[in-house]
Amino acid sequence: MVSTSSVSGFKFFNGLKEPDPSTSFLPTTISSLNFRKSKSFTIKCNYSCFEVKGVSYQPPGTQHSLLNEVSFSLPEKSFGLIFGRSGSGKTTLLQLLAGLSKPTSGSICIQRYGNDGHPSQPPEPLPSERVGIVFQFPERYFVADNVGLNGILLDKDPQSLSGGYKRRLALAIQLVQIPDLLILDEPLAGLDWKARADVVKLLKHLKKELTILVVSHDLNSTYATSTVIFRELAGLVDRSWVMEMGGNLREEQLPI
Ligand SMILES: Nc1ncnc2c1ncn2[C@@H]1O[C@H](COP(=O)(O)OP(=O)(O)OP(=O)(O)O)[C@@H](O)[C@H]1O
Repeated sequence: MVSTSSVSGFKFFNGLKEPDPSTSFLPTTISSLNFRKSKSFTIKCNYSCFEVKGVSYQPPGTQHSLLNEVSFSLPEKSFGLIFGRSGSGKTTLLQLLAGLSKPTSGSICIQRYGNDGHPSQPPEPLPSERVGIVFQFPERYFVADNVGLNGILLDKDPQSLSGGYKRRLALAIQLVQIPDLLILDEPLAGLDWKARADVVKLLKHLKKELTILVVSHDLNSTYATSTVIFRELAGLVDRSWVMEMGGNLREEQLPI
């Protein structure tokens, strides 16, 4: 998942422009990413939308679907949040979006629209290499033995970083490829209030350039914690959905 070359590629960004003072709360390397001037980033003149249509998933060798006709869409440079109880199918959906499994039926596409609001061309499948994903416990995917974050020694063991910095390192690794869709699984879970505030500010900054989908739990047993996290993210969220048990997704306001 996270390769040594990804981490080396990450060092490449250390030399980019000085961070904008308004984003100086960011780890220097992340705040240095200059998307507009990046050669590999093109600003699309027409509106495009990430669209999931009628996606169902039945794992090979099993008899029941974990996802049932899941459909939703997220316009570019907007922020979506999917919440739901444990076991409802959120991780299964993430894995499909990231290309780690294939839907049994349905499609995951990018649809471009013209100025008249109509599709300007047929939908294009979303290539898995255009999706960045930061898992809830990113350190499980660190395979290199050094970091490369500005402000942190190059030879620092990534496993020795704080939870907040592990999250930021995982995010930075995904940002190297400038994904069309950035997926974050529980980006605030397990962080203290300061680290959560930093991550929220970072997401606000990234939303200007990327389409972001966050997956978050909504457990009755930790309802208070979920509410705090939802409130912290609420200012960023453009669209939200609840994943109901049995893998049924429907649009729903955040429960705050
Ligand atoms: N390969 C599989 N084969 C059979 N069942 C599976 C498989 N993977 C997941 N499941 C089941 O599918 C359901 C949804 O799991 P999933 O991990 O997607 O839920 P989740 O909403 O992400 O839960 P959590 O919030 O606890 O991470 C669960 O009942 C799980 O046991």
